[in-house]
Amino acid sequence: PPVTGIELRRISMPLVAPFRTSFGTATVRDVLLVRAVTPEAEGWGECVAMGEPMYSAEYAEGAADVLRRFLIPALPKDADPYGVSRALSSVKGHRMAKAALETAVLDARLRASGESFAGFLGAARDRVPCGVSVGIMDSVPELLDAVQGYVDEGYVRIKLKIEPGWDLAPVRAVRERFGDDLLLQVDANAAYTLADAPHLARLDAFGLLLIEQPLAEDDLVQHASLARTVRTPICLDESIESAAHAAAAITLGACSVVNIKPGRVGGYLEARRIHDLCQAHGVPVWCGGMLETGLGRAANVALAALPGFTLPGDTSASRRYFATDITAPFTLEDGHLAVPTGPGLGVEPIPEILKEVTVDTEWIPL
Ligand SMILES: O=C(O)CCC(=O)N[C@@H](C(=O)O)c1ccccc1
Repeated sequence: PPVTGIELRRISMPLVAPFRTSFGTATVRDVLLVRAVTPEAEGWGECVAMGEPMYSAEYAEGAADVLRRFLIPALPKDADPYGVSRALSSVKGHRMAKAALETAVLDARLRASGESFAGFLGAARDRVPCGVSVGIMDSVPELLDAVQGYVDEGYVRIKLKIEPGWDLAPVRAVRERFGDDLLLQVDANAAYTLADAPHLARLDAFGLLLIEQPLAEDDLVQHASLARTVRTPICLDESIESAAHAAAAITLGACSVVNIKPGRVGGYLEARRIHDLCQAHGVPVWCGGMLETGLGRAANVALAALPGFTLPGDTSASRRYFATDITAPFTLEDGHLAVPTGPGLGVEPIPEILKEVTVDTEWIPL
């Protein structure tokens, strides 16, 4: 059955606490949702682009514009999920916008056929172990309190955001307070340069799982050089926007772990290709997060259940970011999230909550 139209919906989700990274502090999540409507079912896609182009070049308003003017008009009416990326390939870049549209079409098709996202993607587990991302804080004591809270909630892995001036001290304090058994990693969001290699090598003393994206997103060669200086495994995030990027990074020795974010790489089909490629090379992957609502979170948890996702991801409970999620909340059980089993994403927005957080909605007939 044809896709009869697409809804672009902007929602504004207040965060339970400010979330500070090396590129800024967020207090609200400005989200663009895409809804694909067919006579049989409708599907949802969540665009992970932030409100401002600080993490990557994309941003919510820009994604809405490129969807409205270029991507949706290029969508064939009988769009099947595999055909969507081909139909959109004439538009350069805008992977997060493309991912949201592809996911909405995929979700609609799966809801109609009754197949779950997990089943379609090839999930191997019915629940996934969850890590949590901890922002940069004003002081080490404040950080230790936050980490204590997450450890008490049962998170199996802690990720600390770092930047020049906030790295060795917080990592040392967490390692000393919580001991050597705590699974611990850091994320620099590209805040360092190769000149910082000797400084970053001092993180080797803390038994970290990995150092995520220490250098700029297009510094594959520099990351390969850093990997020869630092013993802690290098993980890439911003640098990996496709399976081709992952292949290049592995060939160059730029990373030995990959953070897969479906939105960043253009969708769940490309995310699975990266998973398959990394598995073939013995490179562990984990599922990153972009403060998704329950819609994106549901799809990420399904992806995180694939066999090659051997490290806990940033698939936290809904309450990590939102007091009220737009779907039934994902709640941590014994450090794990259950993989949704219903058709498609297996979750849907709660109408009255969605209405409350909606800033703008726009219907685009096909
Ligand atoms: O748990 C989550 O959803 C967020 C995990 C996280 O730290 N995301 C980071 C990142 O760089 O990976 C991020 C946050 C905000 C915006 C972009 C990226």
